[in-house]
Amino acid sequence: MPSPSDSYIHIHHKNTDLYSLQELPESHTWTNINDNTLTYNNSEKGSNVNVPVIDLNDPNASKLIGHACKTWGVFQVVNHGVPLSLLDDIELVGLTLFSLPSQQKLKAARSPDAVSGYGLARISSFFPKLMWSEGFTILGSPLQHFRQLWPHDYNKYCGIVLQYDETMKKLAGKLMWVMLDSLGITKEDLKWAGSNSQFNEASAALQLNSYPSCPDPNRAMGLAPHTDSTLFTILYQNNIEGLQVKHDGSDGGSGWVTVPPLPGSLVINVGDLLHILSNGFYPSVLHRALVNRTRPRFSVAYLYGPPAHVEICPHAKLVGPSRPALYRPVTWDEYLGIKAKHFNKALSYVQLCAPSISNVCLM
Ligand SMILES: C=C1C[C@]23C[C@@]1(O)CC[C@H]2[C@@]12CCC[C@@](C)(C(=O)O1)[C@H]2[C@@H]3C(=O)O
Ligand SMILES: O=C(O)CCC(=O)C(=O)O
Ligand SMILES: [Fe+2]
Repeated sequence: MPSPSDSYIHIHHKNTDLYSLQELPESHTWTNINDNTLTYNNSEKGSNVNVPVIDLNDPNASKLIGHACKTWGVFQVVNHGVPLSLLDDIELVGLTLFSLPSQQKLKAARSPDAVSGYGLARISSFFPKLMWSEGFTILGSPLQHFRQLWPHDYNKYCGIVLQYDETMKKLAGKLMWVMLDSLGITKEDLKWAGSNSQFNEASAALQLNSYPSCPDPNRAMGLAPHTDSTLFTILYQNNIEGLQVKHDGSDGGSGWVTVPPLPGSLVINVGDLLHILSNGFYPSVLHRALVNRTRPRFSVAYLYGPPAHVEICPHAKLVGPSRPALYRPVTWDEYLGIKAKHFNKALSYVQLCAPSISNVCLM
């Protein structure tokens, strides 16, 4: 996997062993978590409050995906072709990793200037309270860190990560074309997909997330609200609820909607770079993860982006007199730097014009 560099401010590892705490410490106590949750379902006033589930083999997949990206910024896919055994395998890597003793995990701690390794959510520096989770980021080969974690078994776990990465890369390339097709962009319109149009040079990172069961889940936050800086993210979640997306309902209301874990499905969420490429037609989705009292939760995010040298900008086909380019060109690397500094305001730092008042430039 090629590597976008990253300059997220490093939080010193506080080494709080979340697995052993009987009470929620003040340092992890959040307020107002359950405000603003959209709880009504299909039979009630909001008729469309379920995240779309799309069969990738459906002949209408492109249209359905386009509609989901526009109205939700997120959807789940089934019939994606990823073997369930591989999802089990990557979950096993995560569970084995996170159940190691703290001292062992800290041997593979993410160092201040690095992207890869074990640690707290890197967005922690933007919040006054800590999150009820731990993570492990893999950029490039996991070999060095896995050797530190498992001096005898590292080969087995490296093999699974490699296979997961290869499989996700293929699926991501396929999804990328379906999404582009839904925007009216063809293979001739996009040079950086490479000579065989397979996005061979695309960049990606893998993020393993662990959310231990929590003594006071209504006042704890697994992963705070954020958008991903990716083109899109492919997320596998185990069968425990926790992921929520912010959604504007058709009745004008807006709130958090749970993305229910469906066996074997994968969640695809639009990231900031697709938001830019689509000139705002496919908005990146704000999402967060909650925790619960009894069941540990686990997820793996495949964070997919363009090759390092490629500047992403609104595609010419989506720009016109009535809709000028809303964002300036930016590489993933540069955008990660902006995100590291400005977090959820990053998009507005590359914005050229206000979306609704099309001719008035802001910056
Ligand atoms: C490529 C990357 C995207 C990411 C920052 C990173 O360098 C590696 C981890 C990614 C992740 C995963 C959890 C949420 C997120 C916002 C974060 O803090 O780290 C994303 C970053 C991102 O998409 O901006
Ligand atoms: O655990 C989840 O459901 C969300 C994880 C996530 O948003 C991420 O890794 O970027
Ligand atoms: Fe995310």
